Amino acid sequence: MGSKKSKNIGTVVLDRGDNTSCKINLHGATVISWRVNSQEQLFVSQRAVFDGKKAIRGGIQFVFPQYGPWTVGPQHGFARIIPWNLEKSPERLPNGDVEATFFIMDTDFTRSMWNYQFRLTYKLVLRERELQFNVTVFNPNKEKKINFTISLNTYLNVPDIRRCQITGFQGCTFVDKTKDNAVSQEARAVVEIEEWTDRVYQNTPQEHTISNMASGRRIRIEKNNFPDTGLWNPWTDLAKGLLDFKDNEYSNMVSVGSGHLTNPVVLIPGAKFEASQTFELI
Ligand SMILES: O=P(O)(O)OC[C@H]1O[C@@H](O)[C@H](O)[C@@H](O)[C@@H]1O
Repeated sequence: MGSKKSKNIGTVVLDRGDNTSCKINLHGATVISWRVNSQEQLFVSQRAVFDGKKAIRGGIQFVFPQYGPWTVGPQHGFARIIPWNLEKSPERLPNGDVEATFFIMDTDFTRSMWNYQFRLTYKLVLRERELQFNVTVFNPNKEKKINFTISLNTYLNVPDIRRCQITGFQGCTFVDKTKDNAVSQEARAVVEIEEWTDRVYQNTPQEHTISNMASGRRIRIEKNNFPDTGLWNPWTDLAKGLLDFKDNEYSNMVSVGSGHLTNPVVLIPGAKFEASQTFELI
């Protein structure tokens, strides 16, 4: 714990055996590693900063209660930059899968930006070739509604971004942040990334696949109650401006985010929001 260079508040490991594991940094409950038979599926920048303050550049970031720029707080909200708690330590289930649960509640820091009570629970289940994420947001306020956007921003580890093919966007409208938020409709059944890409696809189907992950495998993403999908790669010029990202790393990652990115979720007092996503290596 802790060193001159970094303030590491701790990590939690889910180990399924056969070199299949998942590591969560309690800073932001950021999933910083998912290995299947020794093969790393997530990208974390070699320049990522682990100072307990900045969002970790890579892995799976928990974005809440704001996706994107925020007038009253940091971009992508505060959940990815605060310490999370372990609700349930990693436990091996009878079928060999391993699960653990994390949570955060409002603090003086969160209320200084967003003056609401909340409870956010994040359960991860590691299977043989799958990683499942279960998200619950509870509104404990007596009178106030809460509104939020939410995303699991995932940096996937790919050997060559130019060879990735991503399905599940055809016919969807998208907001193109590289073109002053112009709204268009995706015509392609298979999307390839060949330039700076920053899009929010709306009302995407439950399933996406991404080809040419490490060792040529594909990943299948299945999501429930996460209607939108973000797609981001900074490409060459923007990468140069990111201090916690190496210039050439853009070619080894694609960021995909399942969530409620456009229309906020509205929760009345006492209500709960539940959503989930599963990554499967195929
Ligand atoms: O540097 P950050 O705050 O982690 O954001 C990285 C990117 O995250 C993506 O989700 C956004 O769509 C991009 O606009 C943004 O540049």
